[in-house]
Amino acid sequence: MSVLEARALHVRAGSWPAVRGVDARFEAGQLTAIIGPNGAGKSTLMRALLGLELTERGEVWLDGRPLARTPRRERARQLAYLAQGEPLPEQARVRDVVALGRGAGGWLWGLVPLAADTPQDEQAVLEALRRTDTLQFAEREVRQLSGGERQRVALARALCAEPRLLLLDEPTNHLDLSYGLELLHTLRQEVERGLGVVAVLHDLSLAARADRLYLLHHGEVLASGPPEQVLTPEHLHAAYGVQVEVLQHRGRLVVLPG
Ligand SMILES: Nc1ncnc2c1ncn2[C@@H]1O[C@H](COP(=O)(O)OP(=O)(O)OP(=O)(O)O)[C@@H](O)[C@H]1O
Repeated sequence: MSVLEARALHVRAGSWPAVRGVDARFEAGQLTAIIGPNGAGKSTLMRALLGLELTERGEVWLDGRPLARTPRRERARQLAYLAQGEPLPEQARVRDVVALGRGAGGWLWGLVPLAADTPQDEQAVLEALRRTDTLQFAEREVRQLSGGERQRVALARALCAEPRLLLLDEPTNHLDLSYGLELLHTLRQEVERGLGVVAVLHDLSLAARADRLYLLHHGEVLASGPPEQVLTPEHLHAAYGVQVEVLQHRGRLVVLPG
């Protein structure tokens, strides 16, 4: 059974039909990328999957029941979300920011815990810092970090909640090539530990590293499946309106504008 599922989902953004009849399934232990041109409906779909958009028709299902009938606490236990360009508190210590991932609702002014951390909380924070390679600056303030380091801290905060599925909207935006690859590498490691990851990605060569792709165009799924079935010159021309070449290089797909 899929962790999260969209069934014939229609969502309006204002009066615009941004998502039109999308069927999609997201599994634990898989890295799924949502791709498509600007305005294709990727972010709207992602927010709808999290229950943050009103659906016009169709439904989102979480762990075998409609999301609309799933208590918020249960949604928060299963799903974590890293929005596009989400700011972190500048003057807070990295360790405290990551710990926020554990304490939804249990923090005074968002920074001072109302209840003492349990040993499991401490352990989860430490693990998240380790796995995102942020332990080295745990005691620093966020304002002292680079963009790529901040992104890793934001990821640590999300992992700290120990979700089953992590949804990320353009996590590699503003990251240079090496940070982008590094982030994908960290996400892949989490997937190998059983986490489900769903990421909106613009970089098609990074998306080619996912297990499964959904290519959106005008709010509809134009193609879905493993990268080699989705990243074809025909699909990419239909979605982006440009001619591309798709090559295999050392076992990886590379997309080249023609
Ligand atoms: N509040 C709104 N009112 C009207 N139209 C909207 C609103 N929000 C989004 N849209 C439109 O809905 C469509 C889908 O937007 P969405 O942000 O989901 O696309 P996207 O694929 O994530 O785009 P991008 O890659 O540029 O971030 C776009 O055409 C956008 O202009």
